[in-house]
Amino acid sequence: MIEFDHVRKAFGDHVVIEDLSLRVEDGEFFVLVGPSGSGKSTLLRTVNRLVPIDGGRVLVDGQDVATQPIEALRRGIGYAIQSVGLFPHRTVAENIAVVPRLLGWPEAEIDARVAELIALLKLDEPGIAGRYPDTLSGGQAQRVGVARALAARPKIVLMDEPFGALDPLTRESLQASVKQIQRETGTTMLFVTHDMDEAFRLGDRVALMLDGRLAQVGTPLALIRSPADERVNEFVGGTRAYLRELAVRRVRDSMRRDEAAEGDAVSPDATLQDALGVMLAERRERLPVQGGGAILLSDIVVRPR
Ligand SMILES: Nc1ncnc2c1ncn2[C@@H]1O[C@H](COP(=O)(O)OP(=O)(O)OP(=O)(O)O)[C@@H](O)[C@H]1O
Repeated sequence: MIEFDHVRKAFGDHVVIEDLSLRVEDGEFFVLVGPSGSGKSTLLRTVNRLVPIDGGRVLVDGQDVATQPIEALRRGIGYAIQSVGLFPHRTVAENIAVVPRLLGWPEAEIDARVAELIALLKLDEPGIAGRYPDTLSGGQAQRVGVARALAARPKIVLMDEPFGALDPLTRESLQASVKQIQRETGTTMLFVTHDMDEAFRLGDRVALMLDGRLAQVGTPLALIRSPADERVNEFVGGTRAYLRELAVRRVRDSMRRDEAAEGDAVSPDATLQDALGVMLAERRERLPVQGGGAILLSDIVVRPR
């Protein structure tokens, strides 16, 4: 659990975070989203004490981070950033192994963990473990950065715009990998992005940050359907909100179990946006769902209330 308790941070006269309180629960995928300069990165960096605070407390598992030895604190928290920051003179395997090695894991265990992460993050190009960072594509380097953050199985992982520089397809694939790993391991994730679609795709809960304050905290659907005020509504998308809603709702919640359809079946876990995409591409108004039932165009485009 990560708890921000009346946190305040200023750089000189510039107050960047003002009296902010928030609790991120164990095992939660929590996304901080907001425009550039709203204070998201600053807030994230107070957790591993890259940014010291001026008031309030930050607690990890009930312990004030200010009272913990800084090295131990940082080794216990995974951290991945957009510019990756891989060590250029170390191989992919050595980069991934940095924290387990600092923690004194036995070599055999480190090797097994590196191999596991290379597979988990789909870094399966032959020989990639022995290559150096400057031979990797941007997407591969970012995957190594994520693998390094996860290597020692930290209970808490911080990610600061980790996919910001990637093309849309690579980005989506990495989002899916990270979401799946987070779910399977029950890691507590605090993730910063300025991309609302990314926030809604990944977050169990999302906090919209504006000018150093939390404008609204809630599930993606709560922000979309019940924006707290006009500014939140504007950021959530106004008329685009409905499209965003399709991207967070699942086939299983809108399908008809007693209907059938012809053709290739969609997964019940697919989003309504995915299903709509297939319908438009294949000019069909109903699709079968894996395991039985069907999803109908009319149930997607009529907004349920
Ligand atoms: N070390 C620093 N010294 C002075 N001002 C800083 C420092 N770090 C951040 N700031 C200022 O604090 C404000 C918030 O920055 P922060 O990086 O937290 O925003 P952000 O929401 O993460 O934005 P972005 O998405 O652009 O990174 C900005 O006005 C920034 O200029």
